[in-house]
Amino acid sequence: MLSEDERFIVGIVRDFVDKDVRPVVQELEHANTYPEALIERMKELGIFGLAVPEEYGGTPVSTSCYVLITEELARGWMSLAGAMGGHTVVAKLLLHFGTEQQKRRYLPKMATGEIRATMALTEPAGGSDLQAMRTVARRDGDDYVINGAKTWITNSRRSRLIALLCKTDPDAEPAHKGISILLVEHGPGLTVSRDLPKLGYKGVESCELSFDDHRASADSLLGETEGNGFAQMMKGLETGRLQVAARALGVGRAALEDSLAYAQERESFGRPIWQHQSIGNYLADMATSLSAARQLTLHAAREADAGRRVDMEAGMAKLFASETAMRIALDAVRIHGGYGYSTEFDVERYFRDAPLMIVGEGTNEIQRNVIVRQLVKRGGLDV
Ligand SMILES: CC(C)(COP(=O)(O)OP(=O)(O)OC[C@H]1O[C@@H](n2cnc3c(N)ncnc32)[C@H](O)[C@@H]1OP(=O)(O)O)[C@@H](O)C(=O)NCCC(=O)NCCSC(=O)C1=CCCCC1
Repeated sequence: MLSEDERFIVGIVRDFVDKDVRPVVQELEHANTYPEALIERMKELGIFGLAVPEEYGGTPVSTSCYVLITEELARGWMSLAGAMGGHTVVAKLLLHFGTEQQKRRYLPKMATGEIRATMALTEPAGGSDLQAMRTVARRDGDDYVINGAKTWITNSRRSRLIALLCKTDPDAEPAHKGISILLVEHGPGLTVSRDLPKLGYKGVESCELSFDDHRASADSLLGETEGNGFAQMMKGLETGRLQVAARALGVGRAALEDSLAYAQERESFGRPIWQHQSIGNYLADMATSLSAARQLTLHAAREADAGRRVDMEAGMAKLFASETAMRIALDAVRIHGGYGYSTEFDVERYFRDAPLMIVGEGTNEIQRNVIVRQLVKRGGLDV
């Protein structure tokens, strides 16, 4: 249940999307332009401070509200929601696991967006099996010396802060006990080595990072103790996966709204096409599955707000919402016919953006692994 204030904030973001985002999205998308002006406006709206407590200068909202704000942004342009997702995860990591000094150093400037943050997990040789990562940070006096490579890092150049998952003890058994998060900043030995060409998720950069003897001070370790980074990041990914579920809701809703409007104005065989049962059925199924996806996502968000571990719930939400968005985007193309395949319409963008949510923030195959493990551990579904 959202508070009055939270409903107000969601309404403001909806207005921002309708007035400022939708009119320019096609141009930015097809020129693959970083949405600098829109990001500035998002800073003014407090969107980079949604996970930062007031004492650090933020405008904190519940996870349910965060999900609905993300949905609104993604309804306008999925890339915009992507540009703030990792930042929020890093804010939560700092909040839950950071030292007071780390919180004071980063959170106030993250709240305003002056410091943007991203996380770096995936490596060129693999992303699903995180324990097999190869990036290593070795202690050398008061520093860590980092070597390795990361890929698919959102906002690589624009983020001053990178929450880097790496091995501080490569020989640890089990391997996750040797994994830590370092709070890394740009400097000698850290290169943004390549921009990845992508099907969708345009405008926002996704890059490879190369670490060649990059030095980070010992106090860049998140928290006090090495070896906790894997579990910390898994906790952070609960928020990340909810955010991706919400992005899928936004893309799905945009596809449904466009289809509903088009099906009422487009006529064939002497009547609006929604009155043909085949098209009407598509619309009914789109709305039904989208509503189910939203309920699943909000349920997971409420559980997170209650302080519970939600890797299963967030996994279910991300799995179901992303598959739903993919299907809705395809059905929107069918409803729009040739126009759905044209770059002059938004529908083809939804169809290119939806697959990101299937593979990003842990593939849906990985979500199923997480879900079944928790099912066994918890003895089934809580009813
Ligand atoms: C789920 C997973 C496959 C992990 O399984 P394993 O069997 O290796 O690890 P396992 O034995 O499950 O666990 C180890 C310890 O960790 C604790 N823990 C786990 N979850 C949690 C949790 N939720 N909370 C607290 N502790 C947790 C676990 O208890 C265990 O500790 P213990 O031994 O008991 O002391 C994990 O690796 C994963 O998830 N991969 C996908 C990465 C992935 O999602 N990237 C995405 C990066 S983003 C990205 O790529 C893109 C984003 C957008 C653009 C495109 C790309």
